[in-house]
Amino acid sequence: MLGFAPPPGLLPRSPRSPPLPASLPISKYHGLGNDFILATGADPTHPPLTCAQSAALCRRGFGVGGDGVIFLLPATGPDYDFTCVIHNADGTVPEMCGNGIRTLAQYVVDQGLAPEGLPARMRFLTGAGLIVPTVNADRSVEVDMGFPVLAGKEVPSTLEPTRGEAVVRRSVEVGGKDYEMTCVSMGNPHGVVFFDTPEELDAAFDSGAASALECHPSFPNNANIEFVARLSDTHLKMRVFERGAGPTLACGTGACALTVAAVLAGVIPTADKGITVTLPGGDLNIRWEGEGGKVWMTGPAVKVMEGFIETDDW
Ligand SMILES: N[C@@H](CCC[C@H](N)C(=O)O)C(=O)O
Repeated sequence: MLGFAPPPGLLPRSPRSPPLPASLPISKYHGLGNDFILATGADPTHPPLTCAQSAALCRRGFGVGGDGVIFLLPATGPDYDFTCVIHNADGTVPEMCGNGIRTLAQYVVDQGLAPEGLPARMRFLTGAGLIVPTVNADRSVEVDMGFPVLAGKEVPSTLEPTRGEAVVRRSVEVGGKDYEMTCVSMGNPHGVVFFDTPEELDAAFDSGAASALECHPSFPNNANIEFVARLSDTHLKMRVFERGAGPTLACGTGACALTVAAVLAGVIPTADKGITVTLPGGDLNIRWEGEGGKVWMTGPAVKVMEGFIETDDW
């Protein structure tokens, strides 16, 4: 069922897993239109829905609809407050989800699971390791996204490195056209292509090139693909074709990866004071401390509804 390996310890449900609950409370949240079904589970290694159930729930028109399902599970050790498991809309298991982490942090606050008062900081164990969001008093969520991975083979990508171990502007061909690919991992793999103008970006994206690149052989685990245009030294515009979800209105890890890629590729001089990334669903603020440093993301997380599903129906 999985198109790529799940993070260690996070396995699809096996016949010996605990039985599914008959009725499961769920909530729906979005981060700039990147929408998720959120649920709490009691077992840190087995979420309360299978990958196939998540895919059915995400299916628009037939299910609740969403770009993914995110589970808040108990921590497995003293270094974490919670474990976070993500299912993509197609039922695959990604390592990380930036917008999803913001919504999950807001969910923790809304469920009364954080200490009283804001700001509320929490430590999530994800498939990409430790991720630390803080829900601020103004309801924005700032996330310590950790260190980007620049070595191409760790993204992973089979493209030949162009600068040290990094793949920066390496040409990749799809549909008879060449695209200059810069590869960055934020725990999950991203391929970033820069265009001279927003119009060129839109034309290339609408041609289906981003969708073709998502499953290009140079990405053994597939990749999230971001097409980007520079609006100024502190402002980039992007569109994204997400692995396992298709074109979405926003991608938090994508906004982080493309900011790092933009500095590496010389599209902007620095992002150490923070830049604005305009996604189809709105704006994120992304700051990269520079080579060897961390990435920080700030943006909104909005609750849409809560309810119950009868798990037998899914
Ligand atoms: N929307 C996300 C990314 C979700 C995971 C992605 N589809 C993958 O498979 O890596 C984000 O906001 O980061």
